[in-house]
Amino acid sequence: MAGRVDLDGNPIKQITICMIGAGGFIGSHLCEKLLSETPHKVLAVDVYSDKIKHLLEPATVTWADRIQFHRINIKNDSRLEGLIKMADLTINLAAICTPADYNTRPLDTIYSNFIDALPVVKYCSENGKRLIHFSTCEVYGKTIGAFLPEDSPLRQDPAYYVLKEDTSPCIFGPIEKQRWSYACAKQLIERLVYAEGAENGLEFTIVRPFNWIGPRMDFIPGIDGPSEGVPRVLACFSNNLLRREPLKLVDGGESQRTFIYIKDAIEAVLLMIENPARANGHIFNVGNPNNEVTVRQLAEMMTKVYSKVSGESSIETPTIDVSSKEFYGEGYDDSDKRIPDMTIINRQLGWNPKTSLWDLLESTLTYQHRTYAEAVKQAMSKTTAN
Ligand SMILES: NC(=O)c1ccc[n+]([C@@H]2O[C@H](COP(=O)([O-])OP(=O)(O)OC[C@H]3O[C@@H](n4cnc5c(N)ncnc54)[C@H](O)[C@@H]3O)[C@@H](O)[C@H]2O)c1
Ligand SMILES: O=C(O)[C@H]1O[C@H](OP(=O)(O)OP(=O)(O)OC[C@H]2O[C@@H](n3ccc(=O)[nH]c3=O)[C@H](O)[C@@H]2O)[C@H](O)[C@@H](O)[C@@H]1O
Repeated sequence: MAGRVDLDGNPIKQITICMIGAGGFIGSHLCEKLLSETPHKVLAVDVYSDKIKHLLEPATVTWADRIQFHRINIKNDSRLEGLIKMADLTINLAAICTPADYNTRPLDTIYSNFIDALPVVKYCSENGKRLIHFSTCEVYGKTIGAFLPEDSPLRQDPAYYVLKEDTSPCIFGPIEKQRWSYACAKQLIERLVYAEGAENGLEFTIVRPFNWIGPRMDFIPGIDGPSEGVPRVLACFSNNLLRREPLKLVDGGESQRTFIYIKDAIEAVLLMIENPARANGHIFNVGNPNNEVTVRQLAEMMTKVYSKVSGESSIETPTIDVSSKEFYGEGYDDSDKRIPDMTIINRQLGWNPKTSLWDLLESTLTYQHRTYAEAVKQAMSKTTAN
């Protein structure tokens, strides 16, 4: 820990970080990184702690004096401002961020991603505290190319699909497509943070994650989450593989995504934390443009990797097509393609992702199989018994 320097060679001094949403997928990995590799202190704020309990217990862990858990719902808790004032930096990760909720719970989604974030921004601005706010690559919505004729050669022109923080527009579907409640709420909170910076001098960084995946993402329905719950695609497909069911391809799985290993992404966040002069005032894409697949290709790759990891042969029909209406309900819509431009994060932080999609799936599905295979087998034997 001693003698760590930032990108400009300045010594890094210990800070206290108020991390809201620390109990989630990203938060749990960020807490692990901060506690194991830096001297910093963490005030972990969340309504849940099961994904970080290995960092909180036993009380004798070497970093015990550097992490405190505060079970707080930021919607209405007077303790929030005090924690922000105690910290040097606030990182806000709190959100409803599973697409199945956006068109089915649009009000909760809008409140969670915009309204509930308002006091966090206010307290940081009023108290002169730095804020790192987690937005999403979904604020770009659809690519410009998505509106070109199917056979237009311009669809292959990067100008029509590469997503760049300081030039790309935000393109959503119509209001009745309530899927966009989340991305639009995230866009408006970005604009509010940016305006607090412009008008009141708030020192902010906005992060736009591009499909970060890895261990502890969401839940396996019926095991450590509601059996009728619909998590994000990694957990959906892991669940199908664990239960030896066909993977469901929404609208044929033609949408494209770029996936990045959570551990690569956390490196970028640590650089933002420890290089405020280079990160303040910036919006950063954090993704891996080299890991692009269609959802169908992801399903095929996950099936291959899972067979290797589990030693089980894959089933006869590994995938089936389902309509978005059937899978998500009314009001669903989708991003067609998400390629992050890397210019700004390369220039400001010198960061690039490292892990290939195959490798990140191998380590993640090893974790999923080790963590859930037995529990799923028990659950399935019970249901067949009844
Ligand atoms: N994982 C990704 O690839 C990804 C991509 C784009 C954006 N993001 C954004 O990153 C952030 C974290 O995402 P994640 O994948 O870790 O999600 P997550 O759901 O695992 O974590 C969110 C955490 O916030 C907590 N939370 C929500 N509302 C709260 C409230 N009112 N009070 C206290 N805690 C509350 C939840 O309990 C949860 O632990 C979110 O803002 C999300 O929009 C994530
Ligand atoms: O993770 C991100 O970067 C952002 O994007 C995600 O949105 P999306 O990528 O659409 O989330 P998934 O639920 O993982 O879906 C990915 C794709 O897989 C498809 N899918 C999902 C699940 C499934 O079983 N089958 C299937 O075909 C979806 O229709 C979609 O096209 C979520 O909005 C947030 O986590 C975040 O804002």
